[in-house]
Amino acid sequence: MKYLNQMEATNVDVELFNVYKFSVDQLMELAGLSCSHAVAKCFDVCKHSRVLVCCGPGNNGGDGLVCARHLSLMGYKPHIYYPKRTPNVLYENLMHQCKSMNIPLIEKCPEEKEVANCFDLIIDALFGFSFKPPVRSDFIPIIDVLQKTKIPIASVDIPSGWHVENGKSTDCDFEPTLLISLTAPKHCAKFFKGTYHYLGGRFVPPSLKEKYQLDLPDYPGTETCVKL
Ligand SMILES: NC(=O)C1=CN([C@@H]2O[C@H](COP(=O)(O)OP(=O)(O)OC[C@H]3O[C@@H](n4cnc5c(N)ncnc54)[C@H](O)[C@@H]3O)[C@@H](O)[C@H]2O)[C@H](O)CC1
Ligand SMILES: [K+]
Repeated sequence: MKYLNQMEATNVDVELFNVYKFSVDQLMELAGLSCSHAVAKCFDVCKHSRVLVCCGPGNNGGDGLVCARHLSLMGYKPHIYYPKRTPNVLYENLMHQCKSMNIPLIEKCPEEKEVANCFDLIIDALFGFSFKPPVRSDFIPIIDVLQKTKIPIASVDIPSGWHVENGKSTDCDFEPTLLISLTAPKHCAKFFKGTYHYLGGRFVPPSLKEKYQLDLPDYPGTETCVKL
């Protein structure tokens, strides 16, 4: 299977926007929807209804907001932790939609104990393929929770804090139970040892797939994600 490095992931992204004329909203909706579907396949709503969705300042965080909304529509009870909000109409609208659906927002970084008592699953949408280590101070408390928690984690695109190409580091070596690679897996996914690896983001035009030789499995039928 083809794995992308950070530069290739960025180039594919830029090409989707500039050459194929997709808007961020379009791709983010499909990316976040596919994440919610992969989560629902791996974590039964009856056993994992209480979900903490951790969102970062970039598009990975946006995928998390979309995922939270779809999880709510599917009967899960998401809460959002979104410590650093980028002032941008796209994210403001996504937050407005979540608020309108009565999805609670957690203002303070929850303690690991509180997470264990109040949640059954964490969605990690803090950083994606643009992450540059080391984790900056604002995000250390939540990364610490991911490092210590015993409840399952579902990571969107990249396990946050992992190097996009080299994977785990001494600062950040948590293992998500589910990894949803978007568009194509990045190099760090080779080091993933969790239970479920899915591919999502079913929006890649065949000509782009060919250009980057994205040798990826076909999505079955109408599915938005596929197990790798
Ligand atoms: N083509 C696709 O597959 C699509 C993927 N999507 C998602 O978008 C992310 C990539 O989004 P991007 O906005 O480029 O960046 P990130 O979300 O990864 O993060 C940037 C954000 O994080 C800050 N940051 C970077 N390094 C650090 C650090 N060490 N400490 C703290 N903060 C850091 C940076 O300043 C930015 O604010 C991709 O992974 C997918 O999830 C799209 O949704 C659809 C198209
Ligand atoms: K992530």
